[in-house]
Amino acid sequence: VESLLLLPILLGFLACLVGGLYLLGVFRQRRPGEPPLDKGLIPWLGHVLEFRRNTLKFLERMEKKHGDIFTVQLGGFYITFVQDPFSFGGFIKESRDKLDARKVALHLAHRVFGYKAVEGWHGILRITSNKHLKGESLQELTQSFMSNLQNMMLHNIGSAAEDRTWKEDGLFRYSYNVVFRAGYLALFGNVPPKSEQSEEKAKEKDRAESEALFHEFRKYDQLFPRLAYGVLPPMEKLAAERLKAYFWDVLSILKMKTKDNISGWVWDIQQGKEEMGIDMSMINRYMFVLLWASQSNTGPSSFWLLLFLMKHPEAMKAVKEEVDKVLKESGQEVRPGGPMVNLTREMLLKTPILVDSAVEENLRLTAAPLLTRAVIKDMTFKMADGQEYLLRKGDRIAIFPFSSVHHDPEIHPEPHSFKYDRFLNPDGTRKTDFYKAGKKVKYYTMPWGSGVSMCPGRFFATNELKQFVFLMLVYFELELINPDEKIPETDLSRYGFGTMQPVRDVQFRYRLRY
Ligand code: HEM
Repeated sequence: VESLLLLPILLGFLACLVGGLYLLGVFRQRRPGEPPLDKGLIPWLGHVLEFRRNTLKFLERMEKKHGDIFTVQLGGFYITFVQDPFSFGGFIKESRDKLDARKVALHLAHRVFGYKAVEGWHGILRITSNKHLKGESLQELTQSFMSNLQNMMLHNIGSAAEDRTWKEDGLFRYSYNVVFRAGYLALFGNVPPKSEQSEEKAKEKDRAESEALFHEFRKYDQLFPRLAYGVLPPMEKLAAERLKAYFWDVLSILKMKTKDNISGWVWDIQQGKEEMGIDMSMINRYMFVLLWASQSNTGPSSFWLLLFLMKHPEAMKAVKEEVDKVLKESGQEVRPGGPMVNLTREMLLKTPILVDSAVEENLRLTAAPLLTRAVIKDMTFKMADGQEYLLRKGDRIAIFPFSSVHHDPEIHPEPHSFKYDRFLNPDGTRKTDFYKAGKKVKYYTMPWGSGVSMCPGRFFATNELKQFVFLMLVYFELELINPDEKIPETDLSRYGFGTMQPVRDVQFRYRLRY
């Protein structure tokens, strides 16, 4: 009788075990027509540890083993990677009912920012970004970034000719700090001068508030990769929760409505969401998503750009000449005690070496986003060579252009070197012809992603980088404390999240040029 009683328990246990193993992906097999499957040795986790340790190396290893397309198991997901840039079209252009970018973005936004979207939220982002982050209307934001940037850069410098003492700082800390604060103020608004206060007092408040915000932002920034992978230890998880609450409060609608000069972009998104009847606390959370999207890449990118220029004297010389020429042609000059430089959008359009080449080359070397789509229904994926592969509903598909394009020596010879004129034709126009195996490559650099989820801030971000470098070069003399210091390695745990960061800072000094 006893063994009869035990039987259902045993069967139940077995069913749970088999169900568990099924959920862990132990029984998944490659079906005919599917890409090569590599589950890795650890159930459910699969290759995630190696992937996190060094995404670039892992994908190179998989490509050698399996070829241009393969499916790997990563922390409960089966992700198919396409490594052949000629086949990216099928990924980028596929309709949303088959491959969906938003589902993946929302999963991350919820895990990392505690933000839950409602139907229609993305429409607001798209419309508002088209209206405020492009073309003519970018003028306003560019102007606002410019004045905030000068407030951050020049306030502690002095203006008399005799006050040309060197100031020393970490180049990463300095660039990220200055660009973050100016970008934040340009988008989220300034402290308004009170009637009895001078404008200088309001500027001082802007500096103090943005400094505090940057300090907290960097703490979150450092937790970010592990937060996104869901592997933060409890103490740090708690710290992340506290930081989130801090940002939701500082960026809350109530606080923001006391500001002057809020950008049209942030204002319209906020209004649009309020009109949709979205809960206030959720809008506050979304403001942190926007702060993150707009500020986490540009600061690190400006650091790399300035460092590459400082480490490559021929590039620095070419860029400096261009900057001085554009300034001269605008009828302006930098003088001790003179007016601040007014760098307009038109001036920024006249810098082919700076924009079309040095900036693009900088992003090729340091922007490493992982572009992922959810597979919404069973479908066929066609490679450029005509080969077709079956993809399963519920899986994901991804491309990592940093490995498959940015570092392909056939597309970009000597891919690890910074060549400021890589994206420049001999006649000074922008170079767009790049080849692999004798065929023209359409997607030859992809720092902004592509298709429906392509970065809507790319024009503004490019302007920010240009304005930062432009002002640094017209106002200051710059030197590395140790000119022989090597360019630092990048922190590999950030692969997949946008612009890479250095493992250590590089000391530099600067002083007024005139
Ligand atoms: C160097 C600076 C920047 C880099 C390298 C960068 C890169 C990217 C990348 C790779 C994506 C995801 C694309 C995808 O998944 O297909 C993205 C998304 C986004 N970026 Fe940027 N970005 C930068 C600056 C900015 C700035 C300045 C803003 C705002 C003013 C901004 C706003 C956004 C937003 C809102 C999204 C989400 C788009 C969506 O969900 O449709 N970014 N960015």
